[in-house]
Amino acid sequence: MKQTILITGVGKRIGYALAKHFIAQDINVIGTFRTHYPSIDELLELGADLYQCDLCQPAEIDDMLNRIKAQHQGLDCIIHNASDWHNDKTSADITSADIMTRMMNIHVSAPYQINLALADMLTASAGESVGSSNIIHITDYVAEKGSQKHIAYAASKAALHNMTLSFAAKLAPAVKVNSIAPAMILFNEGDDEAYKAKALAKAILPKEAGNSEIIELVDYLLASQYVTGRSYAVDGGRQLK
Ligand SMILES: NC(=O)C1=CN([C@@H]2O[C@H](COP(=O)(O)OP(=O)(O)OC[C@H]3O[C@@H](n4cnc5c(N)ncnc54)[C@H](OP(=O)(O)O)[C@@H]3O)[C@@H](O)[C@H]2O)C=CC1
Ligand SMILES: Nc1nc2c(c(=O)[nH]1)N=C([C@H](O)[C@@H](O)CO)CN2
Repeated sequence: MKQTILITGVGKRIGYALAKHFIAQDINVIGTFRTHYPSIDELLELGADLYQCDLCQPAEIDDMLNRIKAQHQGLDCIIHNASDWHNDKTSADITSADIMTRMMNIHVSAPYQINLALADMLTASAGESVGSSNIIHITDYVAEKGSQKHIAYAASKAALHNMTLSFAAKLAPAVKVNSIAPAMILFNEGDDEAYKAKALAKAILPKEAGNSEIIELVDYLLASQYVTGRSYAVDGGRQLK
């Protein structure tokens, strides 16, 4: 039976690259998106089953989950990629409490709600085989290090990794649960040369790593039958700087 993978945040960058990668491997891709970019129409054309959902709204998540369970018999992997890299700057429109709530909603509450709702599907798909289903939480290097300008974001990513530990114990042996903790994977539009130089200098391998570093690590984790409850750093050796 064809494998089925659910990826959150497939509209752009890493999530979009992951969706394209698995579609090319003839794997059924279920994706969530918030903004309807042209990439969404492309993924639909390629056969992806996509759901528009604001992952900060539990009722929208519930509705999406009910539709996924009605539409799909099997589920082999969930990749929690969707994320909001919000700094701690407050304004008239957003308080510090709003920022923390938003970070915890997208990076902790949504993965928690989705994992609990779909755990039985992951376990059923694994059958008797050990570790053949997977959950991957994409965290961040700052989950272990903290961040002076993204305190709420870093705290929420640390909480996401803590859920890796809990869900790994809860869902073994059918389901492996691991974190991927990236650092400098992709710059953003508008990042100027000064910012780029400063960001690259934070690692002993000064590189913008690119999507392939994440994709190849995801493939490794899916193929493994023995790694679970761990975090895999993709950070150019930042901890040694
Ligand atoms: N890029 C990098 O260098 C690094 C990335 N990471 C992590 O890797 C993952 C992918 O990174 P990257 O591709 O750069 O992420 P982006 O910030 O470029 O994209 C995140 C995706 O999540 C979606 N999203 C954000 N908020 C919500 C929401 N409330 N509801 C639904 N969808 C939402 C966005 O949708 P929309 O377009 O509508 O906003 C977007 O598709 C993230 O978890 C990130 O934290 C970690 C360290 C470094
Ligand atoms: N959701 C996102 N999270 C993060 C992003 C991003 O673009 N979207 N970017 C980074 C930076 O690359 C940072 O790692 C540079 O040091 C972190 N998280």
